[in-house]
Amino acid sequence: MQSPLQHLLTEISGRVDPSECTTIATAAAEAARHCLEIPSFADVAAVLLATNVQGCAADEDHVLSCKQRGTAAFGRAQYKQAAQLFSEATRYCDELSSTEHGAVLAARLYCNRALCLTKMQPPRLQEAMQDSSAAIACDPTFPKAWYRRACAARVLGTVAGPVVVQDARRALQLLQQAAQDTSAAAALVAELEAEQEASEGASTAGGTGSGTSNRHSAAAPAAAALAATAAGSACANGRAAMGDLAEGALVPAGADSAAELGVLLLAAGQQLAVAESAEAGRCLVAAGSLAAGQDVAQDQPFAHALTKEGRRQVCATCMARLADVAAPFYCRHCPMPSYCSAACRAADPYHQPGGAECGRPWAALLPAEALAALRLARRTAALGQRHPAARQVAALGTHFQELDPSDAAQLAALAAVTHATWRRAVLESAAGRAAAGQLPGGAAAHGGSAAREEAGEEAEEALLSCVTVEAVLSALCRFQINGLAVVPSERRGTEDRLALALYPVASLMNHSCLPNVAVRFEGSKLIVRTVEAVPAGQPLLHCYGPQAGEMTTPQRQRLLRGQYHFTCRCRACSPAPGQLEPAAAGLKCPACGGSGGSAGRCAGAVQPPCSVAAGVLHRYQLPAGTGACTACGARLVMDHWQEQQLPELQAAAEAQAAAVAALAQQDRQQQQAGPGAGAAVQQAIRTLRQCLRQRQQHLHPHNLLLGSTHDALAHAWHLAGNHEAAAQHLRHSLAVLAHSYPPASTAVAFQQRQLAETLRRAAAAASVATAAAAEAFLCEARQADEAAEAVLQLHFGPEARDR
Ligand SMILES: C[S@@+](CC[C@H](N)C(=O)[O-])C[C@H]1O[C@@H](n2cnc3c(N)ncnc32)[C@H](O)[C@@H]1O
Repeated sequence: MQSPLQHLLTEISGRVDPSECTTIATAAAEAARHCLEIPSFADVAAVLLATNVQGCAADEDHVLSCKQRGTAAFGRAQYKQAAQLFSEATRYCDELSSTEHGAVLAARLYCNRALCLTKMQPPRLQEAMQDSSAAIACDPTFPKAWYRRACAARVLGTVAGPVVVQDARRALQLLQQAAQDTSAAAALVAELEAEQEASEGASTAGGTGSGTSNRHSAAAPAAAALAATAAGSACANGRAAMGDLAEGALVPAGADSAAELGVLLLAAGQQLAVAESAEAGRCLVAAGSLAAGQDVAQDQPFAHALTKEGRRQVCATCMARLADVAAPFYCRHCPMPSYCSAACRAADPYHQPGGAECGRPWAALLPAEALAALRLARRTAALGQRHPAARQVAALGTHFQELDPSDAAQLAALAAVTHATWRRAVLESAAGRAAAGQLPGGAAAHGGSAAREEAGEEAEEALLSCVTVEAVLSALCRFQINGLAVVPSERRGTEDRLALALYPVASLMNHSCLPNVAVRFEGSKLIVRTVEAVPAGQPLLHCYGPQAGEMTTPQRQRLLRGQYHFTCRCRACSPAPGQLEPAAAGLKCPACGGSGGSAGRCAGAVQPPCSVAAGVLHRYQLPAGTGACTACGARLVMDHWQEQQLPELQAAAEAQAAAVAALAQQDRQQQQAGPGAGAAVQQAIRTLRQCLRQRQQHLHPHNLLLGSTHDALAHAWHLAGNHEAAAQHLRHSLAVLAHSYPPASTAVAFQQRQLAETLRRAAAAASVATAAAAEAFLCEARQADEAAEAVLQLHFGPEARDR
């Protein structure tokens, strides 16, 4: 059933006259008119902009309960749990009081969390320092915050002495003013002063042998970093805040576009240039010859939006994994974004306290591509034409005219609803602040820099006049063509997308189904790595969608034409005559009567002369084939196909899907209850064997679906504890993959790794027949591992081992 938002979008796009979809301007104007006329827009907007939805509204009981439980967990020495509870409690604490009281409470919570972090094993002192800095930013009169920062910095031993001593002195001074116990702070000041004196004495004497003197001299740059962190201006993970270029990167408007690109390229890598061709437009090329296995470019997003999955897993600003963060930071007004540090929270230009995205669900309820496009349009307008990255992303193609009119109408409807929602959110937030008698930018005690907030929000209201529906529609189209899905590098399914992002330099890379570079993400940073040598002047090509091997050539070409509007003529799309690519998605030759060539007749493959649903001959839906064998030309017998082969292959696909689902459930159960072959696993094995027989009877031996059935059987035997049988199926699956995928493909390498792991288990199993058999398994495992590592190192560099 359609949601009210989807229903509204369908209604608007249905009303848009297709003849008005010839330009972005006319389509946007048409959709905007219908959006505001349709009564259901008001209902949808009320839901998108509600301020009292669960999760958006402040919840005082929750805050207090978290604080209490955090204190109790600390008392039980459960420091990680306590830190997480204090994190949770920092949500909304400003919002609840909207006065100084909220900031004072937040300072206590951060300080408590800092203490938890110092108690963890191993202590997380860097994060404790950040928390102390966050506490100081909330309440500079809180002595414990200064004291904790001094203690953490001292133990860390990487911070310049004077900064630490100043923190300790400040703590002492505040305690004296409040007439509180000063003994610990006084002792710390005395110790630090003595250490500092000793260090100064040593350096005056020219000594370099003392540990103290070494420590302090190496620490000077770190002190500056600490000061920056305290001011909330640097990302805790060392990653630059989103795509910001240094002031020096600005070039005058109207400057030669090559010079602008030069500025961007230089920031991304030393060996990059841009070339242009009539057929494929601009393209990133190698400025000099590049060896295989080199990181050659890095880029930060110009605009991005997290997906639902991403909001759970990564920092909203730098996309660092929150699972690696001991103490995540939240907006203190609403739980929508999570951050890895106070600095990232302060640096999020979109979500500022009292701003349009804060405390309302619209930014999470609209599709991620709509929010990403709106942010792209806002940032392009805010930076204006003097910024090279803004000019570069504005110059990217939209291919709007090549869109099917109904697709164009749907995009226009999405742009209109997104724009109208954002506009209302900005106006309502401004009205709310005015009613509360606040300056633009909200209260000063929000943890980020008040000046920055003010600038950000003033800019947001000012942007209302220049970010039009047309600009949002244009940005949506540019995102579709040039945007990238940020994914964890170990997996690549659409369900794993953490964010959608537009990278100014990487968007200049053209496509190949057999790419010469691989792209990976470290947080929000995109890294381009050569996977083969690239001679000077040759393009750096990455793959926009499934690579050669994952889909047949006609499937890939159809996908690329539909989504990116070009006909791919890469080296994988023009294979030499005689290559048997259709085998990966084909039936056996009808002439060999099921012998698959073993009877010495024919090893060709055939694809039916009609479209075939996903799961029958391939994972994806297949376009019509020729109906003739690729080797001998024998034609498929259509009655046999329709009455016998098709129904049996459909049944096999359904049976395999059910067995795979049952195995996934067993897997979850075994993870909780330990190994053991339940009846469900035995049943799945019987089903999958039957499925394998049916597929083997009809499909070409290199058809990838046979590989998937072997994979499923390997999983089933693994759950049943029979690793020898699992390894045997993985060998078969690997053989199928090796026929379809190019050499040095990661798909084959990951499969080799899995085989190696299974062989090691088989060698260790009690059921292994002899020591010699175990050694043979181990030897095969070593070979598989070596082959896999060589490929994965090439693609991922030294981090290949973690994948
Ligand atoms: C991400 S952009 C790449 C940069 C683009 N060439 C430019 O000039 O801005 C994607 C677009 O580039 C073009 N393109 C990319 N790879 C291509 C290829 N292999 N052949 C033809 N056109 C290609 C298509 O127009 C595609 O929609």
